[in-house]
Amino acid sequence: MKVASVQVEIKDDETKEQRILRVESILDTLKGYNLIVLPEIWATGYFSFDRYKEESEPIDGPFVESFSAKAKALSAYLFCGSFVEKDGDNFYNTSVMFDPQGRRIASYRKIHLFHYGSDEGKLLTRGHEVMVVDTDFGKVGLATCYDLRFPELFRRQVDLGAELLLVTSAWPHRRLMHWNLFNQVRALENQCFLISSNCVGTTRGTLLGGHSQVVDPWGVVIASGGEQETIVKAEIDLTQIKHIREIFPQLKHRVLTGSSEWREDI
Ligand SMILES: NC(=O)CCC(=O)C(=O)O
Repeated sequence: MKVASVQVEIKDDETKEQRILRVESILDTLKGYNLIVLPEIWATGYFSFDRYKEESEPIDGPFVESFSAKAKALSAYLFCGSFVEKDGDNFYNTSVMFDPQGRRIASYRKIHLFHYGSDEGKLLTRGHEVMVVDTDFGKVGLATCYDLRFPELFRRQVDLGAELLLVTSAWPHRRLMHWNLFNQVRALENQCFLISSNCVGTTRGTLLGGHSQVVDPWGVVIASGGEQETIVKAEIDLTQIKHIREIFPQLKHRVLTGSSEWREDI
């Protein structure tokens, strides 16, 4: 299975429309890929909080429509990253997954909004639904950036059958060490493949970290971007998940120490 993560550069002097056109032409080079992943709020720019409300769209708006058409044209699964979704009086950080026919098969509203040097928590409403979606190649868990810090979200996805974890992000360079660790650890502890897409560039004074990754279920980074706009490409074999879970059945050895069922005396 051929996968690609598009590491988009965010520039303050580029409009949403210009960036969408640019990314669409990058996607046009990815014919033959089975799954493509894009970053978090890349069209508006994650740190352009003043543009969030004016550039928000409903889930059936032009942003989502255009990537539905792109998934169909490429005949690929496309996780088109997130955008600012408007639903009534509320705004969400919503990511969307399309199948190769261009059907919207899942949308995920970021559960853990980011509050540190970010207006996200003030402007947006958090999501409440853990998202695992069925695809032709297995079940896929969807997550967004700061979610990476919360292992229980990913473990819940695994409990729901996820074997492949997709993470759309706008993670700053100053915490790159955390980013690299979390990418590897979330894949390793859950014995899943993980594909992340991060942004690069400097936006509103923040340098974004890049280093989008494809990590295998043994925690090995099999492909990674640097700090420039690029496409991280890899070929992955999902049968590796079953194999690793068989030879090293760590997920079967869980003891529910965090649950009310846990008792110290047994
Ligand atoms: N966009 C984000 O959620 C940023 C998260 C981040 O920078 C961090 O967790 O550190």
